[in-house]
Amino acid sequence: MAALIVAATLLELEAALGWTGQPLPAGEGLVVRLDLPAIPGGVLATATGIGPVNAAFGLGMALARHRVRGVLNLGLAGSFDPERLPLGSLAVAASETWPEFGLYGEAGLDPRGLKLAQAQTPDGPVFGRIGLKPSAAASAMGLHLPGWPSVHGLTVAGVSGCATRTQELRARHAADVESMEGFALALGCLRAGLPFLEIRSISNFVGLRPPQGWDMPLALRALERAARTLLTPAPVSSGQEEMP
Ligand SMILES: O=C(O)c1cccc(C(=O)CC[C@H]2O[C@@H](n3cnc4c(=O)[nH]cnc43)[C@H](O)[C@@H]2O)c1
Repeated sequence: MAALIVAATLLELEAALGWTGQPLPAGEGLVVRLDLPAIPGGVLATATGIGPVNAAFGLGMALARHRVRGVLNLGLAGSFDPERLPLGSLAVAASETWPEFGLYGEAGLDPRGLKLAQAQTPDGPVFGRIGLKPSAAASAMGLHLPGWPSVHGLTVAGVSGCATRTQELRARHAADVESMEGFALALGCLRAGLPFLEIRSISNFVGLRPPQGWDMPLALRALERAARTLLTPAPVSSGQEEMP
């Protein structure tokens, strides 16, 4: 079975996978198969369109039509932490949060206020936050995951465009990066029982408007670097290093 690579946009998918020289989807929602010698079963690739609704729909459609062994999400993100996560750096999501789930009261949002969970899992119910297992997911898909920084991802439908919103989200959720699809894909994979790995390339600092604090070309080049690394077999140790 193939690993499914999901990006929000065709731009991100082409930046990540153009180097393979293989045909990529001609439009959002289309799924193509790439034969990559290093990845047993090859990979499927699709672009869902931006935002959590498109991401959930696109993933659902792809999973309804194809059996896959896991999902790799490659995309851009904003950084809440310019020192640790500068423009063009890569990050691995260790958790995903959706800050809109729950009941809004005078004290703000209570994720458990509805007393209804988004999903039931062997680890318990989900209330707007999902813990991820990046190393296990990479192994399950035969991907080479190096030591990129581990981050807490926040998924929004409305991009943070001012300092007030940015500071509020950062303080409330201790997030490191902001994207528009991560949580939707993580929840979809959780419900489908599939390993999920999310790699984000930093295109901007959260809260700043382009062009200030943005470098899309740099981030798209980093996305290619991420894909090349992930889809290259891990170096095999000769064992000689351990000889006395
Ligand atoms: O604000 C703009 O004018 C603007 C111009 C170009 C692109 C955008 C995006 O929001 C790209 C959204 C796309 O990339 C991810 N992304 C990148 N940075 C962020 C962010 O700071 N907050 C949320 N999402 C971000 C996102 O996953 C989308 O797929 C905006």
